[in-house]
Amino acid sequence: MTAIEVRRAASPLDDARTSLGEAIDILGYSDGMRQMLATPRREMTVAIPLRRDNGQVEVFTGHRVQHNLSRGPAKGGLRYSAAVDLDEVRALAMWMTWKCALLDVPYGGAKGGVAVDPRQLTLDELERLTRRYTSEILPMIGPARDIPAPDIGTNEQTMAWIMDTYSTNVGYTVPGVVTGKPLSLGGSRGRASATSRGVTVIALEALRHRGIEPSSATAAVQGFGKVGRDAARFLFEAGVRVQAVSDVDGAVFASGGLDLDALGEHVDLTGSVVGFAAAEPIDPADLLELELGLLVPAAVEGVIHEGNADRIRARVVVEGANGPTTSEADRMLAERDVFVVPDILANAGGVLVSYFEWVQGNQSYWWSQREVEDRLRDRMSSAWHAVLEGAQQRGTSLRTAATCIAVERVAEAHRLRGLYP
Ligand SMILES: NC(=O)C1=CN([C@@H]2O[C@H](COP(=O)(O)OP(=O)(O)OC[C@H]3O[C@@H](n4cnc5c(N)ncnc54)[C@H](OP(=O)(O)O)[C@@H]3O)[C@@H](O)[C@H]2O)C=CC1
Ligand SMILES: O=C(O)CCC(=O)C(=O)O
Repeated sequence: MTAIEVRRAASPLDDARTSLGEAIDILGYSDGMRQMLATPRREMTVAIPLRRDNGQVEVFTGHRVQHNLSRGPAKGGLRYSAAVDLDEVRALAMWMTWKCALLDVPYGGAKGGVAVDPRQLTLDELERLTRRYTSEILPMIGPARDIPAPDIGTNEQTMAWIMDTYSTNVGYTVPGVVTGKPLSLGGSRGRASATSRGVTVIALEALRHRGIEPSSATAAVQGFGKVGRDAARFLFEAGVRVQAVSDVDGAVFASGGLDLDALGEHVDLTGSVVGFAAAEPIDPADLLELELGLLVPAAVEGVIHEGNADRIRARVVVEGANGPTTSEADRMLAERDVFVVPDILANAGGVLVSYFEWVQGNQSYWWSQREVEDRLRDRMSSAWHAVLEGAQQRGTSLRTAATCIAVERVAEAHRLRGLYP
């Protein structure tokens, strides 16, 4: 059993379509436009035969979905997780479309996934799997077509293998085919921590908006991976008392605040937050229900659902993960005045700096860490204010306001291009 309970009646794709439907009802678009925006443009499902180190062959299933291409090349991460399926990838691709449009980066939305638990493979096996997946989806990707990046279970090394496999096939080095690359291969300063920085910018805005000073706030972060770990650290640096964090194996709690440096060292040594001596172990499900200023779900979809939404006691929820709150839970939280900042705004710092990486690569001119972080902060803050204003003007949740802004931009691109009358 996974440590974090994911219980849901609907799928992430249902949730994604519900949010889109609510935005379209407000915008008053036709059924044709509704169908067009709900439907992925291109999908590819591939079989990935992998020779394991012991010589046996196992076949894995991978997907790449391009949800929308009206504003530019498709963009979105690649996920390695046993839970990956086509509908999940479709939902994640749709959210990428809205996220890119909301931040006004010139991309459409895409996502990829392989149904594999990367922890069960050796590094050599992961490399072979990645190269074969890349070869299979090669016709879909490219710096002007579709640009993968890291997501759950993938990292800079995965991007380097994709870049190399693509480049070997076309006959020259193409750094722009992926973002989230190692710095030495044309990655951007600040990309590795960009999603977490963006989450923190938005979390601090949201806390202040709700009248909570960060220096007196408490927080919990679910997920201690690429997003959760740095988000916890940046929140701590901003004065927030981070009381609890979790990973797939368990959760730890310290009422006076976790020593995140010591916890980081423990995780580097052991691979998990479990067993950290300077905190008490708690049930990961209880982390979500702590009385807090701020809850940051930064793991997987569907963790706040109709079965636990009425027990969430955080005043502000900032979605570091994609789709952590189901549509039903969203409604229940709104009724209880829990302030939810949606994924397409809260975690957009990652794709924003991916865009900066692509821009720097196109110019072969590199920005300093400071430049990247300043631009990230500016664009995240502007998006926050636009969404907040939209929500106030329309009298909607932040999620609906954010989706409306994004959908309007995508629909306008369709109209101007003449793809839709
Ligand atoms: N990386 C990025 O730039 C971006 C990521 N996101 C989203 O943020 C979320 C986290 O991504 P990221 O940090 O990159 O992924 P990582 O793989 O780096 O970390 C994921 C974390 O979540 C935990 N986790 C994974 N699966 C489960 C599960 N089934 N139940 C409970 N916990 C689980 C992992 O535990 P363990 O360490 O024990 O495996 C780990 O702590 C995802 O929703 C992703 O789509 C959004 C925008 C950008
Ligand atoms: O950096 C990117 O291109 C995509 C990041 C991502 O997958 C996401 O925002 O969910």
